[in-house]
Amino acid sequence: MPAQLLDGKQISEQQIQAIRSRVEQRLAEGRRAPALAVVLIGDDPASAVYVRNKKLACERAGIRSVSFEYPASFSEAALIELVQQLNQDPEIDGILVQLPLPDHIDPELIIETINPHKDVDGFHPYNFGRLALKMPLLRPCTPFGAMTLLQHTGVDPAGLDAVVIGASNIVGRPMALELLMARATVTVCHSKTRQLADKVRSADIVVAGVGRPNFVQGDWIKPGAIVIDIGINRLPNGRLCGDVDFEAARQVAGWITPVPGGAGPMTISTLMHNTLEAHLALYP
Ligand SMILES: Nc1nc2c(c(=O)[nH]1)N[C@@H](CN(C=O)c1ccc(C(=O)N[C@@H](CCC(=O)O)C(=O)O)cc1)CN2
Ligand SMILES: [Mg+2]
Repeated sequence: MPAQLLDGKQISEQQIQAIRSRVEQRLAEGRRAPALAVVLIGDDPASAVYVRNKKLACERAGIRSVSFEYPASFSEAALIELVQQLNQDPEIDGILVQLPLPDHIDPELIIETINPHKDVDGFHPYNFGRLALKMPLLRPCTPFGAMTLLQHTGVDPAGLDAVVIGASNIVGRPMALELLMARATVTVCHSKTRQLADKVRSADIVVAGVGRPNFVQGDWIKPGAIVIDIGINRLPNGRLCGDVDFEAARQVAGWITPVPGGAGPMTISTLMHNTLEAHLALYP
């Protein structure tokens, strides 16, 4: 029997509608809407799409978005000043600086400048450290969204073997911390990992985030496994595909996310969730 689909589009829409209800309830009590500052530097076309989708999600969630868009020539010093102003602004609850930044801007420096309580991406070392210590506050959106998908399977990760492919700061590392917090036994694989296929074959949960189209083969998947594909790769024909060979893997897996329509939309609805959380923490 082919795998059940983890429909990120539908689940993210449910999440956004739940946020909207909460926001409307607060508005009825005379409070202001949560507000997200959306910062985009440069003209990377994929970033422009993601930022547009984030602003549209804000509209659907009842969150006010405030846009700051500058050309690639915008200086690092000017960006630091902008972030510092947003940190001080009592009308702003969350600050999102879209990545990647142009080469002359140090992303770590910018992330560390964001007030951790407004760091709705969960990338600041303060938030990352809290996740590592099982005291999460604002959690990186893609892995947190993947955990929401996992929750929708009804399967408790405790004691299961999870393999995370990719060790990036945005996806693989925080994903491993999320799964560890859920008490899975976690193996993190990366470009130096040996016998990768064997490691994946032993996994009850596979999370792939390497950015290589159809990299994970169907015969690497353990029958019944939960497969969460975080890769978003654009093929020469313009179509999107994930890191997992979807058609082959879905014949074996128990649950699988599609690309598009899986982890991607969850990243955006989780950003809405984090923005509401940041707002509630600042204005209970
Ligand atoms: N500041 C951040 N920068 C980046 C993040 C992030 O979480 N914060 N993650 C990625 C990009 N990203 C969000 O910014 C993101 C990528 C993809 C999707 C998505 O919904 N993808 C769709 C397909 C969209 C398309 O047609 O291209 C899908 O998978 O269905 C959302 C968010 C790097 N930068
Ligand atoms: Mg750079």
